[in-house]
Amino acid sequence: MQLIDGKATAEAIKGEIAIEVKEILANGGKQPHLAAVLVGNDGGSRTYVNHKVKACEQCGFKSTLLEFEETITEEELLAVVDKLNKDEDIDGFIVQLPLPKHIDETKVTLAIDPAKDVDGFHPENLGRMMIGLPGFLPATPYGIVQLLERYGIETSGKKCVVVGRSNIVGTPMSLLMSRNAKVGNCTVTLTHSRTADLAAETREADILIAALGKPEFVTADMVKEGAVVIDVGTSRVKDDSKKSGFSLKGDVKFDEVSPKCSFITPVPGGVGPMTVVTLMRNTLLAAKNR
Ligand SMILES: Nc1nc(=O)c2c([nH]1)NC[C@@H]1CN(c3ccc(C(=O)N[C@@H](CCC(=O)O)C(=O)O)cc3)C=[N+]21
Repeated sequence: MQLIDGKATAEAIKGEIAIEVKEILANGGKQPHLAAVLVGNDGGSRTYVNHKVKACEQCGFKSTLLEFEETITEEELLAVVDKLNKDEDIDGFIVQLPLPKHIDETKVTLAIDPAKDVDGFHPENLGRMMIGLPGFLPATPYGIVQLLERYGIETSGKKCVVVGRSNIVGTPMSLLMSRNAKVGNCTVTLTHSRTADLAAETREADILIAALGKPEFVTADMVKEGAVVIDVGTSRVKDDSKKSGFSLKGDVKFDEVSPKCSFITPVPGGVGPMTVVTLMRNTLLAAKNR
């Protein structure tokens, strides 16, 4: 069993991005600028946004964090998005999800200028991905692709099973794995809560990608011997033995699954840091495009 070290890979990529940024600045170019919008006080969201701000520093980007009370109206938030769309200095921005229930997430996502949509959530970018046009790839799926690539994991002709069909992970992930690309060419099965016999499907997987958001859902009996297992989950589970009062749990029961795997990503230190670094890569691309 080999551990896929997302944290180390992300550090390496940030180093590469920082070198590129230095070159841009040395040639009189503009410093890439990422903005993040955070609404409310969700602990998880705050942690991720802080990771993003820190990653900007490491890459040599400018970053702006815009924070709003949970009581912000949809209209006010849409006005913030409009302002960011028009701001000449900002190359890309994200609106951290989830948003409070009184705000329509789809409406907000649609309002973001696709050229600044470094999360890759806008239908224009998702559509471009589908037909192989250049655009912003969604951060988590693209982060996983980069991990598979950097670890030299063969995907062509393999069976890939994705668990979970979210707009931001499961669905785009299944598309990327089936594309004709260096990492791709898999036969993909996209499974979800209505799949008739989930364990029978996951046991067929050469590459299993768990993205359903249920802590420790995938158990050893669901995994084929020698499989590559990618764990996208980051659930905060109450844990009184921790100073913070919680521990971070993946969608995979790591201790019992890992001995069966050829490769596996841990939580933390697997997919999460790659999501953040992919956002940095997309921001650099956005800056270059402008
Ligand atoms: N507009 C938007 N874009 C997102 O990309 C987005 C979002 N909303 N909402 C929430 C999810 C979740 N997400 C994570 C990012 C980093 C880690 C990460 O770095 N995790 C660390 C540990 C983090 C910790 O210390 O708690 C790790 O797994 O090692 C995890 C999860 C991005 N998301």
